[in-house]
Amino acid sequence: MATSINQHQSILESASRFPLPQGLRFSYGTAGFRAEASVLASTVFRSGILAALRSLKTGAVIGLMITASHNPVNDNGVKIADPDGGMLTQQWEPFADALINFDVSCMCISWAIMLVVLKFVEEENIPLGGVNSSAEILLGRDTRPSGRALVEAAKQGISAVIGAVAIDMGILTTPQLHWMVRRRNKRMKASESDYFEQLAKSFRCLVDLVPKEMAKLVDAKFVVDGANGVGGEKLEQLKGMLTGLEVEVRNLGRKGDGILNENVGADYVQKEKVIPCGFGSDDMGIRCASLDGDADRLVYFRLLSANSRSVDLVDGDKILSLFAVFIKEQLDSLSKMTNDKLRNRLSSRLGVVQTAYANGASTHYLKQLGLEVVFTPTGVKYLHKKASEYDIGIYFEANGHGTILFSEDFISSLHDVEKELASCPDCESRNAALRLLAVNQLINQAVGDALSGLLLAEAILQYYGWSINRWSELYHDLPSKQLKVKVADRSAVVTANAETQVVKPSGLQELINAETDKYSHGRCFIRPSGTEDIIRVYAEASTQEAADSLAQAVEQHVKRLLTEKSF
Ligand SMILES: CC(=O)N[C@H]1[C@@H](OP(=O)(O)O)O[C@H](CO)[C@@H](O)[C@@H]1O
Ligand SMILES: [Mg+2]
Repeated sequence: MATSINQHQSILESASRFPLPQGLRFSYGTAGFRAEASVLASTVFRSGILAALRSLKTGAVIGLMITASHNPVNDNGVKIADPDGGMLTQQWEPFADALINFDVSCMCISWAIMLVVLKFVEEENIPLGGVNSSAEILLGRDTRPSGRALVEAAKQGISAVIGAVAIDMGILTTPQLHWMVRRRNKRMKASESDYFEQLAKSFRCLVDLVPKEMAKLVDAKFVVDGANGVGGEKLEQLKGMLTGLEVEVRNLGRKGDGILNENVGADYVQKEKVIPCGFGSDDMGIRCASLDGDADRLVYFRLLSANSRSVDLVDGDKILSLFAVFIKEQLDSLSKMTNDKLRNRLSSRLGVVQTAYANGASTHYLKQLGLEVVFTPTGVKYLHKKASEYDIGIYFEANGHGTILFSEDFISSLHDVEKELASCPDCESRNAALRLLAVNQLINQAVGDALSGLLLAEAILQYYGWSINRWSELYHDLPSKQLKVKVADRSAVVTANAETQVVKPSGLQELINAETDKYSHGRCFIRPSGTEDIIRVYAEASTQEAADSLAQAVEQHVKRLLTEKSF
């Protein structure tokens, strides 16, 4: 083993400064470690070590983001971005859990953490302590007040690994950090202004390809709820660079505004189906959107009536449907090219990825369009991986997290085709190629990104000349209900088949089936949350009353079985 005595001492000394809070266990979960911020210093410190090891192992830049997304402001969290800008490889999650949970409350146990690290370093053949080993980690944080101290803890974890360097990028949206990591590893310009420029330029390109008579049909006024978080401020910066879009941003999180995620933001609007704070009857008829606390989720909405807070929600499923319709139309234009050689070069597989939370009506709609729809468990890490198996993979969670992935082969063929068609400036196939190339530039290839998603949705609405009402009419959601059940141990529930079937506790799935069979168009599943200490219940049926009552009936079974401890 190449690790030096200095390296041992460095980790030992700093590890002892970050004792693990007694009696707590952390799990990498759906999207990294999350908890009440005051108990996270040790977790973030050790995540710094983890990120440095990952950078040593891959020889590439790694990202470390301090955020708890849509969770309350007092929570925080940490997640790691891999060299391609995606989530940390799932193969490293067991090591992450082992490292973060190892108790080092006294110095002799500090040695134990060294052993965890050293064993893993040996298994993974990581050049720790090597003469030429160097590691680079980009750090970002959202606007949570606890973020500043946690970034310091991460820096100490990183610098405990000899040769590792932390670069603090300050306050960023989560997708900005993922984008920067990806670009750095491709040796491309990766600053925040590069990010804004790329978004503004590709948006401009899409808008320039919109027939003018269509763009005129779309109401210019558009209001965005920034969740009192980082996304609103970043959109304020970006909007000055945009042409062809008039956007007003509310809930920026400035002094006098409300609290991060409190009755605002994409998660609130999607789950409660009501307008966020800062919106009211004056917004009747206006196209509105909501970002979540770290701006990796986006939902649209419109007020249903001037005297109620209820909204017509345009969720991730409908954003996905808008993107899918548009992409399919561009591919159809390209498939009409008369040149066989060019057409064959572009043969492409388009896939759509959803989770069990996707509204059944959206899946039905997408399948009717002739699209291939597949399902994965909840969590972007699963959806992203699946989508990357296609030439064009579109994925979205119902909550508004999603993006479009293009394979490098497809993009390179598209460039060739576009060049060949250059002599035909007005032909529809060339415009389709240009549009797809612009979408590839605009939409974040690393992770779902509310800002780039919002610009793409706006460009497509202009292209079709659609109002939000017209968009919402693509299909009608089946009524649904989501409930959270507090339980002592969420790990008591184990699921299979993309989380649609309960395996443990035994007998629970049969009870869910029996309840579901009572309702027309009934569908119901439960799963343990990966971000909160709860079991989630999802139910769908042909009326809202039926969906509510199915969810409540299943909630009762979950409560009874999980408190009986009979499994
Ligand atoms: C029903 C729901 O919205 N679940 C969310 C939520 O995960 P849970 O594991 O359900 O807590 O947070 C994840 C991270 O943001 C997101 O990927 C996921 O879709
Ligand atoms: Mg988020």
